[in-house]
Amino acid sequence: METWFLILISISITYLLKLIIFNLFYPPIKQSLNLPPGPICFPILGNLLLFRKSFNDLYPVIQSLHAKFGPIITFHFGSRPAIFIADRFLAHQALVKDGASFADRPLTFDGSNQNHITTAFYGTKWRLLRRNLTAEILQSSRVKTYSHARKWALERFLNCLKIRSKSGPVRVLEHFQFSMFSLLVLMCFGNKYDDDKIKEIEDVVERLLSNFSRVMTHDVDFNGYMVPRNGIVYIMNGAMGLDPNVWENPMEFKPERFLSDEKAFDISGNKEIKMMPFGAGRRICPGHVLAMLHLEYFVANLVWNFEWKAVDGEEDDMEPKQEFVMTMKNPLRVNLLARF
Ligand code: HEM
Repeated sequence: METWFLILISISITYLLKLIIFNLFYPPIKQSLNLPPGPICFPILGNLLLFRKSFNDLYPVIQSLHAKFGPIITFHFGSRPAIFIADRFLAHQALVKDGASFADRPLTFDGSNQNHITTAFYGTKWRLLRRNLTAEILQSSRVKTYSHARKWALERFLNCLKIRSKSGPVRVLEHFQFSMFSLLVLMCFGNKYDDDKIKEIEDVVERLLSNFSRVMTHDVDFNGYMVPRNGIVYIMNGAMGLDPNVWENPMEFKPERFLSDEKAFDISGNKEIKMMPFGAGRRICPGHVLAMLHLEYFVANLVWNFEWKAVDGEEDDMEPKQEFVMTMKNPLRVNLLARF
């Protein structure tokens, strides 16, 4: 038999098996349900053409659908509805008030959910992993003992910026994210890993973090609609911080807005959501306190160690891009001059 024919048959069988297994876990949902509004769904195919796009490509499409249909919309991936929520009150209702219904994660493609806290189903294993992380690794007295790791990660970060800054303008934020992962790896595994191993683990962490969607374990009446069992729910983190009733000119780069009223702003979103860089509710980022500490420490050192100059002709561009958190589509580049 021709090789190409065998390859074709193998691909088709793999695809069919995947479809059968997927449908066993997530049986098709009845179209007659009162789902949130959205574009017309073609039976079976759903919005499959869009499904082939990455989440980044989909983001502007979803934004325009929100403008047309409102803050909660349905989008069909095959026979399965995905619900997108882009309103801070609805996000609070889902993640905090009705937190238990919206706390599960979808099955990953390789089925390895239970091995990682980020992807674990909402249940005993997740609780255990989460308790271990918060009570062991992130416990405040333990965190103090990581000061050597913080120093190491900072030095690594500053050295990297010093080298990069010699050959032109630098995108500081991208390096910051990298240094955050190094710190995390170091806290978990100590200094025994070399740079290559750290990079490998960082890549895995990054891939894991890119899946923060939720899956419904049962039907929920939500804001006059039905969010069905097995539906996937995406909370549009970036959209949360853009309410002009909370933030004056939300698209303007105005860091001083965080100086006033600092105490009234609760980043955990427990009482209300004004922005949610760390998520909210039961699956809120368990590292958010450490991350905030780390951020302050790093930013202070960036200001201390470098003289910053804007690149001639380049301006702040606040156009967003959805990654595992919302980032700038065109990150600001700066010329850095090392002081020491
Ligand atoms: C600036 C730094 C960070 C940002 C912006 C960030 C953001 C987030 C976000 C948005 C989520 C999803 C929450 C949700 O599903 O609602 C998350 C989850 C998570 N983060 Fe972070 N994070 C940061 C740093 C860290 C650090 C330092 C750690 C560990 C020490 C960490 C560990 C985790 C874990 C384990 C989860 C999954 C929690 C779960 O599913 O139960 N993150 N993070």
